Amino acid sequence: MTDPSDLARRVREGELRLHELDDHADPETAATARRLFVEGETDTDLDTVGEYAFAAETAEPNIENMIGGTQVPVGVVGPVDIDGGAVAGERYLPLATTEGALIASVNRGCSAIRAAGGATARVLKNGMTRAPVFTVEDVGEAATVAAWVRENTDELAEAAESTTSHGELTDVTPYVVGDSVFLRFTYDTKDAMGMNMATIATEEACGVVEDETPASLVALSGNLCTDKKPAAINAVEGRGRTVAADVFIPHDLVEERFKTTADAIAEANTRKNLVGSAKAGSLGFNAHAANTVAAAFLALGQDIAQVVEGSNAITTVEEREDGLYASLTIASLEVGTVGGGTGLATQAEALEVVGVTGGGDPAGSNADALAEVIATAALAGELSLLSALASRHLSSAHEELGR
Ligand SMILES: CC(C)(COP(=O)([O-])OP(=O)([O-])OC[C@H]1O[C@@H](n2cnc3c(N)ncnc32)[C@H](O)[C@@H]1OP(=O)([O-])[O-])[C@@H](O)C(=O)NCCC(=O)NCCSC(=O)C[C@@](C)(O)CC(=O)[O-]
Ligand SMILES: NC(=O)C1=CN([C@@H]2O[C@H](COP(=O)(O)OP(=O)(O)OC[C@H]3O[C@@H](n4cnc5c(N)ncnc54)[C@H](OP(=O)(O)O)[C@@H]3O)[C@@H](O)[C@H]2O)C=CC1
Repeated sequence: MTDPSDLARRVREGELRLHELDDHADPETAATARRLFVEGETDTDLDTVGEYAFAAETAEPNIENMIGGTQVPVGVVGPVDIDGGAVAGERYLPLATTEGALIASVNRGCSAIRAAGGATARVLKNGMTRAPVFTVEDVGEAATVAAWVRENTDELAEAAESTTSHGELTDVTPYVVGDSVFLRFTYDTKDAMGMNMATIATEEACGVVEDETPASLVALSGNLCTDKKPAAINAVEGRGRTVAADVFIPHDLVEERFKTTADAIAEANTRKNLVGSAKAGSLGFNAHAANTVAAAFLALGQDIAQVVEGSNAITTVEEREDGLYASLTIASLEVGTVGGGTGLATQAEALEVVGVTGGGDPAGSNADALAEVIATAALAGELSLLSALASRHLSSAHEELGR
């Protein structure tokens, strides 16, 4: 077996580069050698980073220059009853976080939803986007390209879909800014989050655009997609799954579980999530949807950077005659149950807990179900935090559980 200390020495002496170690050893040995090298260079001890439970070779599609694993504590919330389009019945949801009080809060919301008879959830729209930018001579030529694209979507779909057995091109919308033409391609990526799939498919379609029009590709992603940046287009048009969850909770249950009233929760929501967010120019009219989305993404092998889009959510709360109605609509929740980090051991186990392992039948139904479960848990978190604010329990909760 190759000696990791010897490999680390060869890197130190400039004979090998860190990323070349995979060509000289199996992935686990290469990771050990890198760790030894980094420990020597930075005078640190990486023993804990080296204690990871997944097989190093399974992480090969997910990481370069691997030195080990980071561990984040995982908790669980639920069960929560969901009457969904793709999910029916009780589900548990593993959440990974370092924020004390978060799991307790989401769990409290789940327990209230369960006691109230469950939540309703639906995926309302589904489409992963990639928007390349092309250069043209002037706005006249830009209009010609845009018109050609509108009339030849079928030809673009044929090219795009030649690269995937699952993805379907559902729309191409042109946007013109002077001599730049952006084409926002939208795909049904089924159970995959779909960013690799959409990117590869779009590159193929761009070849057709360049062959058939005067447009010249500048960048395969022109930021009108929009991936991993705050953007109104995602909040309005959606990206990934647009998913909503709602619940009705009778007054006695609101008071028992949340120690406040429907009226006080509704007022906190209006003044904080609606008026406060409007004044702040926020895209997210919610309290902390990103908390549940991030913790679920971490536990379930999703792309963490897409929490940016997952925070595009609006919470509504109203007092009705017999109780409280609340809803959460997330415009752009980008989730998958195949690909990305879903195959890593701990993430795959967590997906099993939710009951959404691998491809669904029909394809896409597992990712729909995952979106509905996350939206319901995020609604639970909204209700619990709004209640804590309304009952002035937020800082005491974090004193007790978060420090
Ligand atoms: C902490 C609670 C839940 C106590 O709330 P409580 O009502 O005193 O709790 P309880 O002991 O009566 O238990 C009620 C239920 O809560 C759950 N629960 C209770 N404790 C636990 C626990 N240890 N582990 C797991 N679950 C727990 C559990 O479901 C339990 O029901 P049961 O199962 O017993 O029938 C409440 O005060 C609370 O939710 N506070 C809000 C905390 C919160 O939401 N923090 C989120 C992060 S804030 C942030 O990051 C964003 C922010 C605030 O900056 C965004 C913004 O600007 O708004
Ligand atoms: N390339 C980029 O610009 C970006 C990439 N990423 C990364 O992309 C990765 C996610 O991309 P993604 O395309 O989801 O995943 P993968 O690249 O891992 O590809 C998933 C593949 O799984 C196959 N597949 C099998 N069963 C199914 C099913 N039921 N439904 C859908 N597909 C199925 C599909 O193959 P087939 O297509 O042959 O049918 C699909 O392309 C993440 O690691 C993320 O971090 C994130 C942002 C940007």
